[in-house]
Amino acid sequence: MESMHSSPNSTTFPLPPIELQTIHSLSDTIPNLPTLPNPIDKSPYYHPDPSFYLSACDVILRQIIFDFSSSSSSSSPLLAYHRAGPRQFIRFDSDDVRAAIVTCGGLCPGLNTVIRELVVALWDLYGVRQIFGVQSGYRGFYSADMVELNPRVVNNWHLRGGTALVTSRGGFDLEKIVGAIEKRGFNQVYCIGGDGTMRGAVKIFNEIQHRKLHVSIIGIPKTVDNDIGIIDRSFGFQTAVEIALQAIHAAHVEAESAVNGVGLVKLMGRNTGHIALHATLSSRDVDCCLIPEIDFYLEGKGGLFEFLDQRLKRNGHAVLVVAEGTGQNLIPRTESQKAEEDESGNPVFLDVGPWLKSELTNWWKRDHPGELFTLKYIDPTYMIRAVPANATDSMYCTLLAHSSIHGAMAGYTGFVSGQINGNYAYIPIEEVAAAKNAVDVKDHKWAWLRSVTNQPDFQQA
Ligand SMILES: Nc1ncnc2c1ncn2[C@@H]1O[C@H](COP(=O)(O)OP(=O)(O)OP(=O)(O)O)[C@@H](O)[C@H]1O
Ligand SMILES: O=P(O)(O)OC[C@H]1O[C@](O)(CO)[C@@H](O)[C@@H]1O
Ligand SMILES: [Mg+2]
Repeated sequence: MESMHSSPNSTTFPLPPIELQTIHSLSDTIPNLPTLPNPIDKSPYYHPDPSFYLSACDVILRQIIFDFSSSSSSSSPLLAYHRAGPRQFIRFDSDDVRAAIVTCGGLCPGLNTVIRELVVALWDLYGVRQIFGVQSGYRGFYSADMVELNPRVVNNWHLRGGTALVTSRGGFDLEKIVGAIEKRGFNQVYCIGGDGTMRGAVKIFNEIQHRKLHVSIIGIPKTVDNDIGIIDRSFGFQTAVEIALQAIHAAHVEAESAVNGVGLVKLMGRNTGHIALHATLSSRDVDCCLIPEIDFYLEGKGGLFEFLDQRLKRNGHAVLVVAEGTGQNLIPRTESQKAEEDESGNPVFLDVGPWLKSELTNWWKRDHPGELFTLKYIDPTYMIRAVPANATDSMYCTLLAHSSIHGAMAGYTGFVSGQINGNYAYIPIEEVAAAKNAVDVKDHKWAWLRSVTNQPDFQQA
């Protein structure tokens, strides 16, 4: 075992102060909550000793990389979050728990796994018997029948993509939703969704607090785009990248097998280019990756056409990957298109794929008349998110579900379970709702991508 004593060559530095991001407890607003032993005490599988349980003093630091030479970094506090996991005492009697699970927003690999694991762990670990699925997203609280869930019902759900509870966008009516929660006697509400869902969950949480209801609101972050901040990544993201790679591979094969062949792949990513970035880095066959965080241009020095011209001369083929939210400022749009939004209020983007395909085709005809050119456009769209989770994401889904239940049973509310630096944490839900996660085009990963593709930086327009 490694010694905890300092080696003769080590140097000691003081840590900056640590600022704990406390989460809300039901006991903040509800007096006289019971304090009960955790039923895991009696689980034949766990045999917990006291060290098995986590306390409010167990924390995770968000920032784990330090520069001790910088005096400024030592003055700003380090953010810490409560570690997720079972607590020795819980604040709900299992017989009294009425749990509701809702999925909102777009699909993401692993949604059904999270639902399944919530049901199975509530049932098996905590003995909860009243578990309900809210159908069709937030609107389902007030406009659809609830479906009663138990381990038998959800048994095979992890094998299916999508959400067996059905999802939707829009339909967020706070009064009706909280009214339904109250009327149906739900006291644990698990909201699985992306940034929009988390913003909705904050409003539900605030209203529940305002009404002093004995209800825990728990967020489980889901986003195929990986656009939620603070957490390491969302479940389903790696699965989506894996499927995206298949499209890139096909584009590469097509491009390589044609004279002046170009493979163009459009990947999901409304405001962020994480899927495109990760798929490009994994593939190594991509010549240029275009993401919403970078404004690119077509014509002139340092532009896409010039770059592609060079690549085709050198290699005879090229592969381009473009994230769907890219280049929205370049694509001509009508007045009515400018105002288009989906039911949740997200802007509806113009389709960058066909636009880029047409621009490339016209450029070639104009600049290389009579020369052969083959452009194959692949848009896997929903294929990358309508699949079950891969092995890594599947385990992640289980740990998120378990973390969420442990937190709820311990009486925490208004929190999100998420992975921070490889560990599981409880994060205040309002913080997650406000945090974004854009690709940092100044960091090492983007530099790495540029060193792999050698693409232009598009800075000279
Ligand atoms: N600011 C908000 N306040 C209340 N509810 C919101 C808000 N933004 C979004 N919602 C609701 O949250 C739900 C999901 O939102 P949205 O469609 O934006 O998807 P999402 O959760 O962001 O997931 P994704 O973007 O990954 O598909 C919808 O029912 C929407 O009405
Ligand atoms: O499911 P919809 O409404 O077609 O929306 C598609 C959007 O959902 C996402 O998959 C996740 O937000 C985005 O990548 C994509 O822009
Ligand atoms: Mg969203």
